[in-house]
Amino acid sequence: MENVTVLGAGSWGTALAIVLAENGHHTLLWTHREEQAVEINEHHTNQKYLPETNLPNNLVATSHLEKAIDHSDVVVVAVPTKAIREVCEKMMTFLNKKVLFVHVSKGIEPNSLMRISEMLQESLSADVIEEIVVLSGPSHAEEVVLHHPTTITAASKNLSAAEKVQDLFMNQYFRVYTTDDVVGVELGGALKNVIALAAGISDGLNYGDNAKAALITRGLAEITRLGVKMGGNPFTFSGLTGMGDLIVTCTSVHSRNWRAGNMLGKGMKLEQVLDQMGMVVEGVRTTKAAYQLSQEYKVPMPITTALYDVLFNDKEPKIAVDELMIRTKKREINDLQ
Ligand SMILES: NC(=O)C1=CN([C@@H]2O[C@H](COP(=O)(O)OP(=O)(O)OC[C@H]3O[C@@H](n4cnc5c(N)ncnc54)[C@H](O)[C@@H]3O)[C@@H](O)[C@H]2O)C=CC1
Ligand SMILES: O=C(CO)COP(=O)(O)O
Repeated sequence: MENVTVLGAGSWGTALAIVLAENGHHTLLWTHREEQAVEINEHHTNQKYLPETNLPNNLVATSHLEKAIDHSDVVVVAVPTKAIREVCEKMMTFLNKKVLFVHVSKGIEPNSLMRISEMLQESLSADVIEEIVVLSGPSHAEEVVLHHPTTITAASKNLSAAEKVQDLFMNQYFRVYTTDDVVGVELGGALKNVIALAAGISDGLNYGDNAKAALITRGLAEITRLGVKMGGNPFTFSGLTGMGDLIVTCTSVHSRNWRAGNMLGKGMKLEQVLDQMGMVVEGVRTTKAAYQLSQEYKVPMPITTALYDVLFNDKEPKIAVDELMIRTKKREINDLQ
């Protein structure tokens, strides 16, 4: 059994720490909030993020980052994209060993247009990175903690590092595949949140199942178009981390992105929605990044562009949908190339 550290005690960090602890690993969960560490250690609960769940007794939490990192050479980074650099900067003040970093965040940084593994590489020095592995796929924390069957993919340029992560996490209810397509996996995981916001808006407008199927399918077309241009393997986008995650995020009531979109579709303003969520809605910042990427790579991304206008240019959702429907005529499949 291994020592493993998880950074970030939100819903996903906590759910993954539970999987690791249930697999028998000595798991230490870091939170930046002392009172949350006390709650986890004394009551074995995480009321804010997973209110119905009893955490295993062998799962220990700390708010001391240096102690958390000392504990292990495998560190799972499970904080939202916008906190990644801050956490890395803190780690760099004391890190003096090589670590296998597993990241599970789904975002792209606006303006720098970096994927998470690129942000990690930039903010951590090369001599502390043993390897970077991305763990991504259709996996809502709320279902993982119920032991509902879940499949996910570990991606790394170094397949043996991905296999190590596969071995750490895999169990009866949590099945882990491997791939070396880091670019495709990271882009699929981040960009599906954009489409899930749009699907939520469509449901908020009561546009029904035809519209949602259209968003999922045409959303996948534009994700794939950009992803392939950026170097992802086209097949990755129809796999677990592409189509799989797109389906779950566009259709599940657990999805924060879908729920936020739903409120927007019902007429709420973005600031109100984000205040009410109290959890990270990665798709909002990623929409900005995806819009910038579509311009940089000259790849048409009509759904992303429409959502960008809704979120950042105050366009009425209904008008954005109307405009998507009356775009110039296209051929379906040629459009993918
Ligand atoms: N919730 C889920 O089911 C899944 C989430 N993800 C991804 O995992 C990442 C984390 O998401 P969740 O756990 O759901 O978010 P969350 O909103 O439930 O929790 C975020 C956690 O990060 C902490 N945090 C925020 N800013 C911080 C900072 N500056 N320094 C340290 N800690 C900070 C918060 O206190 C909180 O504990 C996101 O990128 C999300 O897309 C991926 C798969 C499933
Ligand atoms: O990535 C996820 C499921 O695979 C979680 O999606 P949400 O952040 O929309 O809840």
